[in-house]
Amino acid sequence: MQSWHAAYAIARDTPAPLPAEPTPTAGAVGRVAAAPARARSAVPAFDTAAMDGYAIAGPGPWTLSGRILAGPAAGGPALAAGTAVEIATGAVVPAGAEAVLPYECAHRRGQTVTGAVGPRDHIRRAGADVPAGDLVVPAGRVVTATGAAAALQAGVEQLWTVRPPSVTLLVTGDEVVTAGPPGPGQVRDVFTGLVEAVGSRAGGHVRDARHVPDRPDRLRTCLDAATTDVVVVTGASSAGAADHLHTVLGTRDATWHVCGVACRPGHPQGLATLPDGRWVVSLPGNPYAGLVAALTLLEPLLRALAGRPAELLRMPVTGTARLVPDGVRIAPARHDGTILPGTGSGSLHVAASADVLVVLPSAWTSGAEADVLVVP
Ligand SMILES: Nc1nc2c(c(=O)[nH]1)N[C@H]1C(S)=C(S)[C@@H](COP(=O)(O)OP(=O)(O)OC[C@H]3O[C@@H](n4cnc5c(N)ncnc54)[C@H](O)[C@@H]3O)O[C@H]1N2
Ligand code: MOO
Repeated sequence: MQSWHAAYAIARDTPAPLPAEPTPTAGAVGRVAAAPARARSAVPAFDTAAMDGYAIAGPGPWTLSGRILAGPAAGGPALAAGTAVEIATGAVVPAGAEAVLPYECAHRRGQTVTGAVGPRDHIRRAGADVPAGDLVVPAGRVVTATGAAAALQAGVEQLWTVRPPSVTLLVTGDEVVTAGPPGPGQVRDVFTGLVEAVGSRAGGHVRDARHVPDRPDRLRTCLDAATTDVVVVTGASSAGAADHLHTVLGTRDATWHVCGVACRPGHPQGLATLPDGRWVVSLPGNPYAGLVAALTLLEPLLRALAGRPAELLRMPVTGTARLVPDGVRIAPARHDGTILPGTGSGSLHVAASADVLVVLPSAWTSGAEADVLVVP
């Protein structure tokens, strides 16, 4: 039996990030960059007009000599002093142009343009925003949609990213139904959606989810067949006649890193590895206990495999809770740290109105700080 903080730290610190792989930049959103990426082209890549108007050279008035729209590779022949060319925002500015005179600041009569050039030349010079070779994606950061777009703008079409961990979810229990309302003696599965939500926010993805009857041979077959980085087993964690996970893992020479956690609820949770390196996370079947375990072991494990840092938040917590003498109480609370009363481990009802779960040590008193887990 580990302390809660030790269990969390083991799940966060034991796994190494999965190997890096080349990833099309647009598909890298949500992954962690495994290597820095530098601008392959400058931004802007060429001197470009920042306004619709006239590119001018030398002092006015200017004689108009044509029109340049965005798209063509070159801005036409070099502008001689005293000439102008009509130009669109985003078009390549011709050599010799000193400024773009916006339509609003220009007057045109026939082929003659007059007007006053202001303090700004309205030309975006090549490399003014990002010179070629500048760092555009630092290593170790989650690639955001904006970050990917900025990298594409700088000509970076491929990033090296940490491969996201894949998960197989095995929902055990003869009494559990995974679709539709339960019949007499049955319960509706709560874990599939929860594990998917925790998995995706940690940077992983559930590749396969299946229901497994309470038979050790079926659990062993499903465990052996799982080819994902992580296998999550719900239920079957405890001591009952239908709880086979520990026996099955014993037959597969699993190594337990966490086997029981000193917390209420959720004490039967565990984390093991199989000899081939796959991780197994055991979530207790009671729904609130299983949620606690998903945030204690599964989320930090997946974050570590995905290369994402996992930092526990802390905040002052107020209210009352039934503290645990030799462990922590994990209680639902609002975002301001107010504990919500009345949680049993069999229901998610109170957790559903909570924003966070607070981790209360045995010596906690109202107003003291506690670690915080975010409810998915
Ligand atoms: N003799 C002991 N009995 C129990 C202990 C113990 O230490 N000694 N621990 C209790 C605690 S605490 C928990 S938590 C549970 C853990 O049980 P299991 O992980 O073995 O899960 P089950 O027995 O299969 O189910 C428990 C409970 O949860 C319901 N359940 C299961 N799966 C789901 C699901 N996918 N969706 C919704 N509900 C589910 C199941 O119907 C049971 O009501 O063991 C205690 N017993
Ligand atoms: O994990 Mo059990 O409460 O602690 O239901």
